[in-house]
Amino acid sequence: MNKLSDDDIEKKLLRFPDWEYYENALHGEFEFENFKDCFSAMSRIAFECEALNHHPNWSNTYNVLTISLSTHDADGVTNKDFLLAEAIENIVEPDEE
Ligand SMILES: C[C@H](O)[C@H](O)[C@H]1CNC2=NC(N)=NC(=O)C2=N1
Repeated sequence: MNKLSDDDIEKKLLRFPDWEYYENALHGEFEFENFKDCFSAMSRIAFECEALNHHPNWSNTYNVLTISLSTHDADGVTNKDFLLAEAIENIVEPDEE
């Protein structure tokens, strides 16, 4: 999978307002009601990761989930990262488009 250019990434990010691009990766931070809701979302995301064979760098502090997406093989952001970002959006923000 080819690394996307900065311009392509910024264009694609217009559809992903919860995400920012810096340090060669997409970054998102999501807050939930409590730890249980946060960890439940993480479990669901984990299944999507396995299905896509693509995995985030992430951390969790109580009700906050912090995620970075990049493609190690390409040393940058690829379409796979956007596919996973979309899957994550569908889990954490199911009512938004
Ligand atoms: C062997 C396996 O296909 C690779 O290690 C996959 C797994 N998950 C991955 N996840 C991410 N984020 N980047 C990768 O390059 C990557 N590569």
